Amino acid sequence: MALVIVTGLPASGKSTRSTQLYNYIQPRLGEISEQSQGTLKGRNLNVRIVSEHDFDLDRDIYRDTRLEKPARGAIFAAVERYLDKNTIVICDAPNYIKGFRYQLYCTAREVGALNLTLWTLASTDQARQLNNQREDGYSSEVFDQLAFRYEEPNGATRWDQPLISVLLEDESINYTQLLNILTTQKQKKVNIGVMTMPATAANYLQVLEATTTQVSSAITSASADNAGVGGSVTIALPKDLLPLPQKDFSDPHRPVIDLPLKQITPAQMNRYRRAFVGLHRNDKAIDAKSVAGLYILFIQTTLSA
Ligand SMILES: Nc1ncnc2c1ncn2[C@@H]1O[C@H](COP(=O)(O)OP(=O)(O)OP(=O)(O)O)[C@@H](O)[C@H]1O
Repeated sequence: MALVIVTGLPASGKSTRSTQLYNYIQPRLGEISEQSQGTLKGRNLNVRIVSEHDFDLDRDIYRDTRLEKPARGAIFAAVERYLDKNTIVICDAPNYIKGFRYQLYCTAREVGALNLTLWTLASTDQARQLNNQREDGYSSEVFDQLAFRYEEPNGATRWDQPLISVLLEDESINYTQLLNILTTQKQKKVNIGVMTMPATAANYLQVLEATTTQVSSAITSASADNAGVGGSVTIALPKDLLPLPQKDFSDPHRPVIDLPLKQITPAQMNRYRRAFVGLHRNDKAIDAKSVAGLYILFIQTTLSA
């Protein structure tokens, strides 16, 4: 039904706000289902929190990005497990990596769930102070690392929208507004652009690598040709990648991308490519055309972030 991605600095109040939100929503679900004139009518609605604290993680995992990965995997799997058309999932975790929030957003879209980002906004000094005041907080070294690595949400990117910020000093959240967004906004249609396909193709990784390399070089050369100009440019893709299957392109035979004024360097493009491949390496059987379209959409979203 809906996914609330809570994000914020360490000790910025994510668990506190998640619990408050849960306590507000939970007793109202029956009434919402009874009084709804729309698709929620008569449904058995649920809300649940998926918290990183459910997994008894040592705060020191954030000392080493390799140790964090399985933790993120566990959180992601739990969100995937509980998110369905009747359930609001509140994901109470650092969610500090842009790419991870994007993955969560993709999962929500796959099941037609609404996505909402709740940013617990505190200054680093405020959060550090709260962290130091609790007995089981992060060590100051881990706190500093996490604060340094934090990738703030951006309301202009698709995966952070709608973005609701709540200040530490706010007495309470505007729960009514949040619940309205979660229950009355139209659910997004499942979009092929963010759908993952069943795992079957044995050569998927090669397809992923080869296709993203082809598209990268087409975008890099379009950017070089338009250096200092930017704007909407058609990407010259090899014929076998066309037409793109995603509905996001007005002409699937001539995909257009909005380029920045400044030329995209091959090194920059390679960073985007690696990030995309990392995000999609487990999707398995997406065919080359779908990969190409998805990748262009990813680049477009990243460039406009
Ligand atoms: N709005 C607030 N005003 C004052 N103190 C707060 C507020 N919100 C949370 N706290 C306190 O700050 C500390 C951290 O809160 P909380 O555990 O909710 O943060 P968190 O972001 O979930 O932390 P973590 O990063 O460890 O998951 C707790 O001691 C809590 O009581």
